[in-house]
Amino acid sequence: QLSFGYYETSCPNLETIVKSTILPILLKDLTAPAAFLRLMFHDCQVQGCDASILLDSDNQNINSEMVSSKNFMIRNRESIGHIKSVLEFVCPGQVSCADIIALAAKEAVSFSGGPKIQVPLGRKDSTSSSYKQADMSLPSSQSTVDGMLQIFKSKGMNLEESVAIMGSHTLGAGHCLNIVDRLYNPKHDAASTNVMDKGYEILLRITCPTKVPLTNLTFVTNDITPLKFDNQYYQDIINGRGLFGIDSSIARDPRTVPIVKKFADDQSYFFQVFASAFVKLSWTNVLTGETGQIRRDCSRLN
Ligand code: HEM
Ligand SMILES: [Ca+2]
Ligand SMILES: [Ca+2]
Repeated sequence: QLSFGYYETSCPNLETIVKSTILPILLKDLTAPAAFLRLMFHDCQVQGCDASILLDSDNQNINSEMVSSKNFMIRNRESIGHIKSVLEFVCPGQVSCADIIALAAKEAVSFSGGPKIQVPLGRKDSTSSSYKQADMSLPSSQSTVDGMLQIFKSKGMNLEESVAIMGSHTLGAGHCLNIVDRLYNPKHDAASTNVMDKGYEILLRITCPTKVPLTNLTFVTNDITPLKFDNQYYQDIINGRGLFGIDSSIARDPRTVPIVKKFADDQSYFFQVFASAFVKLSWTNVLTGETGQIRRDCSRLN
């Protein structure tokens, strides 16, 4: 089982060390918080929160999850490795890469102005990974409200928490690859395209002018304050400025609309529900006790 005092004797200063090691990374690259938060989701969603996403392909059994197109633009895996290498000096062989991913994500949220979250620790690292599993388990940008609710229900989240965890899209950006389908195949996404704010639609079409994205470089921010963890995302999606189909859809679905409005009105309530959703996400299918291992190097098995 996970617990709050897990490293009390084996690595008492863990949280302080993670915080001071990640700070220069967050200060140097203002888009890093978004990357750390998405990294946790993409780890936890595939085989559970077990650092499977950090494994590199080898010549034997490991096919990196990064091969999956669903992991397009996942960044900062090597920063987790950097934090790990610092910890290996202080508490060698004690702290799992999976716990570091969760701690990095929570630091990213509070650094950006979001809630201060207490995460329980004690995860072990996986001894395998599969890009096919990543392909199957990670949602696509065309995901529906039903699909989204099903994913988060399986992690023990209620309706409010499911809407709150989508508020992660208050940070960061999306690339044209994930936007063009909405713009140029509207039948895939009729409901949400029809209600898009006209000015916003024009912005998206200017940024992503062709059906096949020309480069991976052009992006649009998830909300209008992409560096700040706030409730702006909910205000934007109510106003027809949701970036992906799923963002627009939760502002239209009768089940989720009242919650979206509540979060748009009351940021501290959003923060409170987000914190509990975050803990549930970070608890997905964790390996504990004798299962799994504590990798010495996050990118390969011991
Ligand atoms: C059904 C659920 C979800 C879908 C369909 C979805 C989809 C996406 C897509 C398509 C992108 C853009 C990737 C790109 O083009 O660069 C993205 C970005 C992002 N997602 Fe999600 N997402 C979902 C849930 C979540 C959750 C649960 C979290 C966090 C707990 C999250 C955090 C983020 C963040 C922070 C970014 C910005 C990343 C960056 O700027 O580097 N998303 N999401
Ligand atoms: Ca995983
Ligand atoms: Ca924001």
